Amino acid sequence: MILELDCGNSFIKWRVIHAADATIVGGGIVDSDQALIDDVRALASLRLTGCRIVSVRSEDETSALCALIDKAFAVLARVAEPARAMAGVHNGYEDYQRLGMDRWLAVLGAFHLAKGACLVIDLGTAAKADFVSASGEHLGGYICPGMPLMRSQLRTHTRRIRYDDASAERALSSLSPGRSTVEAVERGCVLMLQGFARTQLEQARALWGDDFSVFLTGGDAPLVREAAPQARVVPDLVFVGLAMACPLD
Ligand SMILES: Nc1ncnc2c1ncn2[C@@H]1O[C@H](COP(=O)(O)OP(=O)(O)OP(=O)(O)O)[C@@H](O)[C@H]1O
Ligand SMILES: CC(C)(CO)[C@@H](O)C(=O)NCCC(=O)O
Ligand SMILES: [K+]
Repeated sequence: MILELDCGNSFIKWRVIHAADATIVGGGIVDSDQALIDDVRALASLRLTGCRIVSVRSEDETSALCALIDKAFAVLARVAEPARAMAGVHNGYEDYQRLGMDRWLAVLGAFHLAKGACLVIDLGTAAKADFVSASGEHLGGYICPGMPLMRSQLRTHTRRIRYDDASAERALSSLSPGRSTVEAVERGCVLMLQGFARTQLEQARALWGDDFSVFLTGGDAPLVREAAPQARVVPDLVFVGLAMACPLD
């Protein structure tokens, strides 16, 4: 069994797969290293033979997590490293090492699945879009605040925007103009996210006509589903790329 980790800025997504056929044994989302160890340990019949990690955290944080995993499960974690080119995709950044590894792996996964031009939209703490041409040229992309950042900026920098998580969730039952603070903010931020997605689609259409695939991933992907009806929602897109960048055995 292989432990796979996607360490984002706010959460760690994890799953355990069988090494032989990649079937999923278990998985989840946690907000701390210790919660990760506890949840993985709780899996019945756990027998880890390897671990691979993609991280956008600092090197120190990532090494600390690897050490914790070694201690808890006695497996050496393999950390995905930047590359100028891989699996038919050429990194489009001037300095390829600066491209976020979550973006790079999502791009590798998307190009592998699309076998052609593709647009990747990843909606997490940050909202990201990346473009890959049919010949595998990564053209670059965009980074914006995602839903959690937009929300917290409004809460932090205004005095009268205050509401709890439960009312935030209720507010998203519709997107019509808000009649309370929570509705106005939550719906407004969702429309920003949808506007982001629509603009990326326009951009892709300008580049490639109708000849491209769209991939939607990240925790907030469901919020823009209607803005990108043609998109394939692939929650584990980063893991698809991680397996390509860090083959084990
Ligand atoms: N089960 C869940 N646990 C945590 N967040 C979730 C869950 N389902 C949806 N979300 C939403 O997903 C968003 C976080 O997305 P994601 O987990 O992709 O972020 P991240 O990987 O930490 O961020 P980034 O990829 O930008 O570094 C939050 O806005 C949160 O509300
Ligand atoms: C943009 C984030 C924070 C999204 O997780 C990550 O991909 C990252 O840290 N990227 C480095 C900066 C860049 O991609 O240009
Ligand atoms: K991520």
